[in-house]
Amino acid sequence: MFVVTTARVKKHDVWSGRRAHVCALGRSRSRRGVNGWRMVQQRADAVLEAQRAGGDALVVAALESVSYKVGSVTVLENVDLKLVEGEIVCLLGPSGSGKSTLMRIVAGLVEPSKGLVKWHGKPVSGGVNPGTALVFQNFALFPWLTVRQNVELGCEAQGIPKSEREKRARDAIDTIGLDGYENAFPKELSGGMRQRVGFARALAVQPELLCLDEPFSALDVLTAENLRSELLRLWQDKELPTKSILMVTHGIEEAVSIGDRLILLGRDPGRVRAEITVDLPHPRDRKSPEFQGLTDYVYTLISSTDAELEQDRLAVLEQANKTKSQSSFLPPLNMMKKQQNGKSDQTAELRRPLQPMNMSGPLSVALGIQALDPTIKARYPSLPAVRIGSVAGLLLFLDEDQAMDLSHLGQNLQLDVDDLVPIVDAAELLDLIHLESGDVTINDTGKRFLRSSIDERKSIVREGIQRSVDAKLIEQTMLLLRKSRYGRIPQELIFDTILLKHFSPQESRRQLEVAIEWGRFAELFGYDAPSGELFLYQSEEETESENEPEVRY
Ligand SMILES: Nc1ncnc2c1ncn2[C@@H]1O[C@H](COP(=O)(O)OP(=O)(O)OP(=O)(O)O)[C@@H](O)[C@H]1O
Repeated sequence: MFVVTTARVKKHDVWSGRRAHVCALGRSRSRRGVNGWRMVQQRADAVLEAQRAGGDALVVAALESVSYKVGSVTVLENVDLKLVEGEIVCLLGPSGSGKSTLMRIVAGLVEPSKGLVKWHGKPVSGGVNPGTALVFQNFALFPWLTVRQNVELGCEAQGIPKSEREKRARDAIDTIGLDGYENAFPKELSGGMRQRVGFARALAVQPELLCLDEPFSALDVLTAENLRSELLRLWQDKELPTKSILMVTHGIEEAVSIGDRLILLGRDPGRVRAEITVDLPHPRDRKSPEFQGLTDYVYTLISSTDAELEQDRLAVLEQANKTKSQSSFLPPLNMMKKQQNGKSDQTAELRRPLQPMNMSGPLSVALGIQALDPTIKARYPSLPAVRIGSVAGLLLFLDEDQAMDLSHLGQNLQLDVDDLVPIVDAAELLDLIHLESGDVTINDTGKRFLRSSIDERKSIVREGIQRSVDAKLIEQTMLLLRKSRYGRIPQELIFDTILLKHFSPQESRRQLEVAIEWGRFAELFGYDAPSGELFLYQSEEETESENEPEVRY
């Protein structure tokens, strides 16, 4: 895995001071000047060196592909991950990018279809990794067991003797501040207290690696903040019986406030797009320019296209080739793979032919690297899963005269990136905004949309859909409807003949819902809920042409 990022940091220069370690190239190189760039590169070198040399590797995963069933959609592809002692690593990325799957693989709950996971240098296989413990978003407590019994469960599963597990449960309950609640049942507890039980149960196992799957997202903001800061304090004071933490999160701010390393995944298929090392001192001040600069930076990264990331990666390689430090850019996990293959040429990776990347595409698609290798089937464009009303809402928050960056837009709308990105995607797909380098500008059509009546808005959306190549699903639905004898088709036809060929069942359902919502709004077709059928509006039926093109999936 390369440490690759683009460097289009705005407002605050996160490169100055001890803030972020990343390889930064591209446009910002000229802004910082060659010396500035060298400094950043040297720091990035140092970090990569430290990661490789320092700390005992707890986990090393080199995953070629992961899917849940043979022949089903690939969830993760070519993902490398290394976790060392003493670090908190956050996995960030859109829904479906495989964050939880990657965590489950590390925990031994899912086996990669092709690839290898090593725990302290030994291959993990055959079930749960006993060195890990998981904390789930939904607490996953047994309602008929008391707090103490729930906390003891993990130890029981590991066959730890009764007296020892009672002691561990007592210690964990004490550490996590649950004393006095040992005999309470989950239903007597608030959400925050229930999640404390989740934490205590994981800690009682004394895991070397604590795996947290969105542990704060089901809690209200204040409870989440409280528990988050307590966890961090325990970690810093070395009161947790754990050597490293891996956390899945949707919140950029949460990741920047906790993580030592942030790994950004893209989707379709899930893969690593970028990695950022954060060394802001704890406790991190969310209002500080450094913190906000870094948060901004991650937003910018997320809004970068694959082409931009790839360009940076190429530039990093080129620069590394010119300097003596080239070996420090070799990703340790790729080295591991090479050694396993019996190849010891450590510079081979640098000379590896690079895959051409998708040059364009909406923002969320940009989160998944898409190769244009002709042997790989082109991916079917997915519709951003948002309602048109949200797009209209976004337009209201944009300044008519100047660009707004995604970070500030997210703050204004109080949205996490995972919720903001598809809305921006949808607005771009409908040609209502202009998006460049993480900056959003409302365009003339967007301004017209805001001033229009509902009927005019519908026609603007209709035109946007008809012009966009990314609205292929709606276009194909229209073709099927026009071809059908009565201008009606069951929704299952779209589901089975188009969607399931390109998406997982869950994503297929989501895509169908979005297509129906957009098609209805734009009055392209209607939906009859009782029969589950889609139908053409009268005017469409009347204009049906004999010369329609063939439907191709
Ligand atoms: N047990 C399973 N069986 C089949 N498919 C699964 C299973 N678990 C996850 N998937 C699929 O794998 C893909 C990745 O899911 P995963 O939960 O790992 O992603 P994620 O990035 O954690 O998503 P989210 O942020 O929404 O939790 C999704 O398409 C999901 O539908």
